[in-house]
Amino acid sequence: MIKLKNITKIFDIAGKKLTALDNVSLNVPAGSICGVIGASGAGKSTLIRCVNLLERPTSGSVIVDGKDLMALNDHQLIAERRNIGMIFQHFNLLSSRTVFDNVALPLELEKANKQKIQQKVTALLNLVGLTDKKDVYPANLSGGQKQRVAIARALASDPHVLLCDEATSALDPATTQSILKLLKDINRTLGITILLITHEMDVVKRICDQVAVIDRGSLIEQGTVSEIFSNPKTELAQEFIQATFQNHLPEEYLALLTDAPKSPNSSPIIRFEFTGRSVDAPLISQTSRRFNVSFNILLSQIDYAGGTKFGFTIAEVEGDEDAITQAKIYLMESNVRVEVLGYVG
Ligand SMILES: Nc1ncnc2c1ncn2[C@@H]1O[C@H](COP(=O)(O)OP(=O)(O)OP(=O)(O)O)[C@@H](O)[C@H]1O
Repeated sequence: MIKLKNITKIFDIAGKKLTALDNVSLNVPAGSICGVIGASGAGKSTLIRCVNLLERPTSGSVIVDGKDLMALNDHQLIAERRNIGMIFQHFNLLSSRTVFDNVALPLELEKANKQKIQQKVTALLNLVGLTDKKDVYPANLSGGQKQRVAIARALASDPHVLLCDEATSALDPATTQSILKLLKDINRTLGITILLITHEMDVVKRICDQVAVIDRGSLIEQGTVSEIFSNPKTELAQEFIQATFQNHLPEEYLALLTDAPKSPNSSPIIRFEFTGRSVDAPLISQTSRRFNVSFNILLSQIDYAGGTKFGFTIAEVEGDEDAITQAKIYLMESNVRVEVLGYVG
């Protein structure tokens, strides 16, 4: 549905060249949700703006719905852009228009008749849950409601593709979840292909099928959410995944840890990381029984993304030194990442 082939974008700032995108290729299949994740300045906005040619790539090709957008004249491009809806971090609503009139705008621009506008806007406001706000002005809406209006407006021209430029970055966590749920529902019920950019892996985890990681203008890793979460190859992808967890012990506790055992009674504090490749079995209790070691769990989080279970457990492991070593080897052989954080006691 969306095919970016070898996209390079070079900005010329007062004679100085800046390569914002470097030979980026991305394929987003019809009906899927693809997330591009990267740090600030990595090139995310430039990338998503290249898809509807708000930013024209310096080289490469942009194919949407089988059409090569770079080959279209201005008139054809305007027509083709109706097929590509877009929503933004700061909503971009017209403050002088009511909710109804904001959503009606694309229909007015394509000269739809009043009856069609009435029907379509009413259905869209119903879809995004804002029927009761139709006569309200944007200034009197919450951030989540504003984004719902923006989504309804983006859907007014029946696009096949929806581009989301950090669409939840200005929203609180609960509102973020409700907007992500709405986007997923739209994707499922209307079959719209969604490309979103974000700096939060949590967004990717919640709704995406595919993910691509962008770093300094290059896509350094891409695959299904399940592939990337179960086996991240780059350090950056690993960092983004780890950031979805509150994976730190309290500072007071960490301050008590020593680098080496202080006495024969010392126990290691171990972080066990489970990925999609870890054996899907009750590994901690199996290990405990098999090697006669006990796990005093201090912190644990397990989550799901793309059908893959992943997460971590931090535990104080008590038992005979050899038994603990064997337990660690057993877990590593089961594809659990094992890291000794320090010792207590
Ligand atoms: N119109 C422009 N003119 C010149 N340079 C630009 C322009 N737009 C972006 N850049 C530069 O291109 C690089 C990538 O910017 P971009 O906005 O795409 O990154 P981003 O990943 O979206 O960052 P953020 O998350 O902070 O918005 C940056 O170095 C930025 O300064």
